[in-house]
Amino acid sequence: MKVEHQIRAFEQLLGSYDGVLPLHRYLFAYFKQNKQMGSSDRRWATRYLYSYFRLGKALGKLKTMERLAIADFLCNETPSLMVASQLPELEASFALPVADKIAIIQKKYPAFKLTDVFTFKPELSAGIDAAAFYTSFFVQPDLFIRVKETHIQAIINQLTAQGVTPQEVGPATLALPNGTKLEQLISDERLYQVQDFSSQLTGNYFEPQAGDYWWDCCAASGGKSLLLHSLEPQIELLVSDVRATSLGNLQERFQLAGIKQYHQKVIDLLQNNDQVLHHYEFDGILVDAPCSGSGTWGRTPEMLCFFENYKVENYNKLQKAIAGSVVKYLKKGKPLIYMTCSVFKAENEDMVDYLTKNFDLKFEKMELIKGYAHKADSMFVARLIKQ
Ligand SMILES: C[S@@+](CC[C@H](N)C(=O)[O-])C[C@H]1O[C@@H](n2cnc3c(N)ncnc32)[C@H](O)[C@@H]1O
Repeated sequence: MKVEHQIRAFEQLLGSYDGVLPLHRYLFAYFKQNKQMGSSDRRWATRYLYSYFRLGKALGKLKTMERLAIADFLCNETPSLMVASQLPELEASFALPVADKIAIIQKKYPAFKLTDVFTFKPELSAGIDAAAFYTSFFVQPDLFIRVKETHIQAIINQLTAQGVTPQEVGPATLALPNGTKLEQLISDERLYQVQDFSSQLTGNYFEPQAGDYWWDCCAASGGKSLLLHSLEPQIELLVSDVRATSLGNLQERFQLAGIKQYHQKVIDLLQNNDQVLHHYEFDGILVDAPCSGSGTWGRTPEMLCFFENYKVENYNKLQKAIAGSVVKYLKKGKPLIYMTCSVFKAENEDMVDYLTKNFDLKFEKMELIKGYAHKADSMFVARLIKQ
């Protein structure tokens, strides 16, 4: 395939994409409409576009194709026509570690700054190694699954027998290359859940007890509820979300996991829900709040180019209203688990500060789970106790 052909496809896509839909959904629809694009065309267009967005705003003054070649060099280990045609002197260095490749680019382009990859104004949460975090954008995160500890060896054997070697990163967690077609490799889909590594680690803060009644009030398709249930199956559970469609997905996942004992409601936490909830008292509440998602942008790097600072403030208002509205349904001495997949202090530590200052909640512990060190998302989790 000629490089001109690849350039045309890339330019058309870049020109038509406006950041409204997540890139993977946009590409899915685009390829469906443009059937003349063969699988190789699609693969290259996808690689180029994702790599391009991973550069964020770095070297913004260069021409698009030169930036694309730099991005493709930084983000991939195998050669491309783009680098061969634009920056042939870099071709021999494709297999080097990312840090070395960055050093090569910095030498060739003194204007290259890591801080231009992630240019957002809100301060990062404490403890984040900014350089390591920015560098992580050049590496595609892994795909993680959570399995029953009793089944982990059987699943490893099944995957290995088919030529895929998973990495065992926890007693119940396997890491696989992104894009692994799990449904074709693991015969029984009841044996695993796709869930990011950091998301799985939030479970260390839940500490449910047998017989407890918990509420997952931003449940979406139930990732945290399934995790909670795997930690303590003897619990009663209320799952709710403002979006009925997500709860539909939750139902399917719960059915697969064999969970039957739960209650489900569509609840908008921005409304007064006393009529529906007045008699409820929970032993634990999970607030996996809507947020910027900045800890997951390694998977959606288009956000480096399309996210706008003001949105953090909007999410913050939502987080305050949502978390604040559920405290009254928590029993004294019991935990509210506040979580985000954000790396911004305003959505994390500042929210803990807000909740402990404005409600009968006492700080117990919190953590920014640094997924960037493990090819995973970054997540924030805090455990606050009702007084
Ligand atoms: C980060 S997601 C939850 C992810 C989920 N807990 C999981 O583990 O996959 C945040 C959820 O909050 C929900 N949400 C947003 N605004 C809400 C509101 N006003 N009331 C209730 N839920 C809301 C969204 O629909 C979204 O599903």
